[in-house]
Amino acid sequence: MLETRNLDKSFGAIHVTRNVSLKLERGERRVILGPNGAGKTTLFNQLVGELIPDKGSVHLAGEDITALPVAARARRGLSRSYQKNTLFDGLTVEENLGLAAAVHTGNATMLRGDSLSKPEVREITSEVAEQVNLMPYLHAKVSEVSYGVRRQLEIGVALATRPLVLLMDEPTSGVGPEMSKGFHDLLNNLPRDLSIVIIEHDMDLAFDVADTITVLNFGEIVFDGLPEEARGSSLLKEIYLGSWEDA
Ligand SMILES: Nc1ncnc2c1ncn2[C@@H]1O[C@H](COP(=O)(O)OP(=O)(O)OP(=O)(O)O)[C@@H](O)[C@H]1O
Repeated sequence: MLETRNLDKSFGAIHVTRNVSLKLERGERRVILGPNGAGKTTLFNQLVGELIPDKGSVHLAGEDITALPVAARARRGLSRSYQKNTLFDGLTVEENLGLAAAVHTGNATMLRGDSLSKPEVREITSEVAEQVNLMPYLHAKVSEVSYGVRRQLEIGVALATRPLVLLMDEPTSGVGPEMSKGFHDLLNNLPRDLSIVIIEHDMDLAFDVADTITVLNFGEIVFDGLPEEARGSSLLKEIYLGSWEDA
């Protein structure tokens, strides 16, 4: 579904992505782990199109998308849930979902009410609201909901574009342990044929949700395999020092 071949990226003298080849199958949930500065976000940015690799290529559903900008990748089904806040604070949760669905379905007009009342927009909005447990908050303004609900909405906005692949950069950062646990249930609610790549620092959560794990260290893949194999890897224990033992 999503594949990288020999991706390479440097910032001046800093070599941040080293020969990264990954293959994500349809419906696969892959967690990217790695210490601070390992190059996780830089790799992500190359997947989503915010950075162009120096070498190598990115493929989505068999098409080479390396040269495509972010919006063109999004239209082809690659959607990113942002760590930074990209929501419209003055609008309701429902309107935020609706606007993303309207853009995706080609129904975005100058008149917001017209866009949001289109049947296909309403259908996507309510389906996504169910998937990410936002039904109780639909009519609340984004400025009034909790941080955790905003994070759920960010995932909802990404899903409203009906992606083939969903990329999430630390979806639980800054939320409490309870929300983190709820996030696992939320992932289980998502369509099983949706492929997902998640950057995650919380190893409990990573092992919980991952079908496969990729570990980056100094920009290079040092592990790519099943969570149970990752647990036994002495190299990973070394990279993560004591924290690995707690996972
Ligand atoms: N635009 C840039 N210009 C120069 N150096 C950069 C740039 N972006 C990232 N870097 C450097 O690349 C390296 C990898 O950064 P990156 O943010 O990809 O790591 P990360 O694994 O996501 O880290 P963290 O877990 O702390 O978010 C770091 O040394 C960082 O300082």
